[in-house]
Amino acid sequence: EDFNWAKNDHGSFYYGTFPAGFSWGVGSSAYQTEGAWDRDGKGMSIWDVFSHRQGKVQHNETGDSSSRCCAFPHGSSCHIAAPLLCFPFPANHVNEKGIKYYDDLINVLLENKMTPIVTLYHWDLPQTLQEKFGGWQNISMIGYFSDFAGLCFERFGNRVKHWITFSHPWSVAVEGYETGKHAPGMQMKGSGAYRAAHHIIKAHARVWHMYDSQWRSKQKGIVGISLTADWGEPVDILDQKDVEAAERYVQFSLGWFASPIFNGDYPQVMKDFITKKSAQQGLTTSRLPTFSSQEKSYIKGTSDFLGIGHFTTRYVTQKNIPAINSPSFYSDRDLAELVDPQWPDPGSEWLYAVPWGFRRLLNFVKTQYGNPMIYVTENGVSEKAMCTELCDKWRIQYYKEYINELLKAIKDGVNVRSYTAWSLLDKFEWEDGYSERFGLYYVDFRNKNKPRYPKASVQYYKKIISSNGFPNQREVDSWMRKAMETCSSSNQLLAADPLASHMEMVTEIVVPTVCTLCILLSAVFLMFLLRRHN
Ligand SMILES: CCCCCCCCCCCCC/C=C/[C@@H](O)[C@@H](N)CO[C@@H]1O[C@H](CO)[C@H](O)[C@H](O)[C@H]1O
Repeated sequence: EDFNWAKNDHGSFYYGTFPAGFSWGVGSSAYQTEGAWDRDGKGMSIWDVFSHRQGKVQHNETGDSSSRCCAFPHGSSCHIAAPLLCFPFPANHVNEKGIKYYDDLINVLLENKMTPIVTLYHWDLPQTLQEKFGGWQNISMIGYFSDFAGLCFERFGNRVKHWITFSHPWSVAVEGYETGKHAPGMQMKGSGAYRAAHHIIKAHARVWHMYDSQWRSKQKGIVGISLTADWGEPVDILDQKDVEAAERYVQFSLGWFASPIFNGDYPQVMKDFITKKSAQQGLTTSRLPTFSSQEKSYIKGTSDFLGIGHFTTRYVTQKNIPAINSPSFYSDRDLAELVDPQWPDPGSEWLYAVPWGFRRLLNFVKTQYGNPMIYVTENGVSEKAMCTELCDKWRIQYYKEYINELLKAIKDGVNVRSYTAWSLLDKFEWEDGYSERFGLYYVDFRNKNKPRYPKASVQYYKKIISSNGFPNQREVDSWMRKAMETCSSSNQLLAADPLASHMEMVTEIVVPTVCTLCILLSAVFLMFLLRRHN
């Protein structure tokens, strides 16, 4: 039975548990957490170069040191850094130190009874491929990406059975090649994003086919793609124009990638709108590239599961945006985004907590793409860096309500198999640097050892996992109380951290300096005594 939008009661909490065998995890990505940007033979990525340019990231922060110093910064869902593994250009050279790093990581996860879900591309393209070919603007990326994927399947595929080709390709395309807010910082408005996405979709399909024909029978794994999307809710549900605008909002993000992969072509509404807007500019062909019929059938059906990342929702209304002289991805959509001022917005300026949007998005996936197997790959909330509060009640609220909407979606019949909280640790947040914290663990970036402190939300999340959901109100209420009790002792540890850093300086710098001085003075004094004696 189809989800009834009109009957969706936003308010009520659903007590119940997830299906047996449902998987729970935590995630993080390579560039955001690993650091060590110039160690262990790692090559430069587009994010290394971009973040070192003045004015690209808040406070000119970089991912240089991040968290890789003391223990693996990854959870069960980890994202591999291509520039650490190989140098695709000019000759395919494999960096064995990089291979060992991920070998060890995968082994640690397995030893701790965690199933690694490995993403091949979370935005850190080798810089050489950007410089030489223009990165994802160039069709040659398909071959380079599939060589890289082949290397990963060959070296790690005996242990990794869940592969994600791309994480959030919308962001790669739009923020990398349209607005230029992300690496490589290109502003090719109205065409760059569409071209990048076209090559990414083809690269995904190529890798899926390679796995299917060369590795699947031996390794018995599965390959999917992870798409991050907001839900778009019509401002006026009774206004057909708003309803269509809201659907366009979702089609121009999720549908752009999901529709070719599950249905065999770009969403009709994207084709119609971009063709219309291109004609208004006087172009004879659409700025949206087209797939040939062979390509359509090659791409269709190339995801064994669909990864869904989701953080927030927008209200959407129809708005004509004439853009004859300045075409852009945004003006192609003819819509305006709004938010409800009542929605909580704890951290990132784009992230409002709207749990019911999650259930709607998941039901949209079910009806549009034939109810595919879904892995929720990213869901979480940030706080501003200045808050060093480990008793993060608002994050608990966010997780509790979003996971509850996920449970409701499963009751609606959506085929969701796993949930990954985003993210394990506080980390580098792209153009926002370290100013926003998404972690279940607080990281003290001031300290060179990057110590981690559990937030209350991690205690709460553990309870959800161990109960496989929300068994009953009395028990669930007790989790919040317990989480808030334990976080106050972690808060005290964190408060003592400046002292720890100070002590570290005393032991590492002051003590050796004083000792050296003492030895020197003793030597001088001894010489003086000897001379007097003679
Ligand atoms: C009327 C609207 C009012 C809002 C005004 C805010 C305007 C800000 C501009 C928004 C730009 C788009 C931002 C999009 C963000 C997300 O799609 C994206 N960050 C999700 O990607 C994942 O994010 C995680 C947390 O940031 C994580 O870092 C991960 O690596 C990303 O994959």
